[in-house]
Amino acid sequence: MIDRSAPRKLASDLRARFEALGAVPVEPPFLLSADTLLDLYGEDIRGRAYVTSDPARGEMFMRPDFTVPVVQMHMAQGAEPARYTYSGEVFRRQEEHPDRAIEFLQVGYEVFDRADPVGAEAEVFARIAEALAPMGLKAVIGDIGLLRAAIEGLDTTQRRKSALLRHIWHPRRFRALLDRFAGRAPVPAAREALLNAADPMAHAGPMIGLRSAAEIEARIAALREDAATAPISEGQLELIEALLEVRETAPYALEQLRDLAVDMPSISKAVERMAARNAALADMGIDLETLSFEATYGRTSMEYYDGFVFGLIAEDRPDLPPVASGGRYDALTSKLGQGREIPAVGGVIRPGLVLDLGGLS
Ligand SMILES: N[C@@H](Cc1c[nH]c[nH+]1)C(=O)O
Repeated sequence: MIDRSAPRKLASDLRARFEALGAVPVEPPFLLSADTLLDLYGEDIRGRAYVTSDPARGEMFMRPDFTVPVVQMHMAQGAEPARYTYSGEVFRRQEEHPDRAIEFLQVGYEVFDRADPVGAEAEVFARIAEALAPMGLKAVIGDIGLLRAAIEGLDTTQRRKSALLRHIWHPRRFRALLDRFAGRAPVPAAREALLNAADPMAHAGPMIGLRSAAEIEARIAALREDAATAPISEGQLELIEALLEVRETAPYALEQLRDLAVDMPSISKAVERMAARNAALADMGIDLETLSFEATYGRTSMEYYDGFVFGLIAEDRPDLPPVASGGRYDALTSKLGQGREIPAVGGVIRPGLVLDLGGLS
């Protein structure tokens, strides 16, 4: 039987710790409306949510995290600035890791504050790292904003940039797209035939799918336009590859990124933001020499992250997910803000994993 009392006790102690630091406790519902919220999670979590239905409310799903319902609550009624904490179960199917828990506790700390975004990032990281300090976990940070800026700066069509931005979360598909856009990978034969056909719909048979003829024609036109687009240059491709390879302590990573920014000016702003963040982290007492920066970090986590990301990891247990993780999710606030938005960053601790690894003392 699952022991719920020990993780619950730890969760409530951690939440009390965040409350003592000024966060307001919140208790979002377990069941969320699929209509308004499910798509915000992106493909991976959306596919792992337990979905059910209610006769009056339509499709509902069990919360796979707290961030989305907390953002919804804040955007509907919260005063600024705000700091929230919560603790409770989240639910995720685990088809790929049947040994992992499908329901587990999270204790979170979320900051909605427009005054000092890098300060808020350092604050969230430090609060969580301090709470887990006795465990000696490895800390890794990353920045989805750098990769986004690098993609935006590519000399190619907006359609290609949007496709790459959408696939940040699927490193293999991202790689395949990049190779195709750079002309390194051949266009698949079936696609080639489709593009060259005088009338691609000629032998298509009756309409049986969900897409209308007009939608299919628009898609073929887009593919043809793409086929006629010049490839992304080798030089730009190599710069993206070099960016993805940055994996160093935070101060060295910053140096490497500054070097890259000379040839890739589109990332300059994000790099200087990282410099300010490193300084803010040092101000919070974080030792930058032992803090790892990985440019690819966070690419397989929550798809709403759009800037700073971090995780605290048990290095000798690569089989386990991070004990704590979080990041910035500014765009999520505007999606739920009905015209309003606010910079926001937060993170969670998983008390169950803390206990599995021997606890906090
Ligand atoms: N909700 C995220 C963690 C997080 C909280 N705030 C920001 N990120 C998760 O479940 O992985």
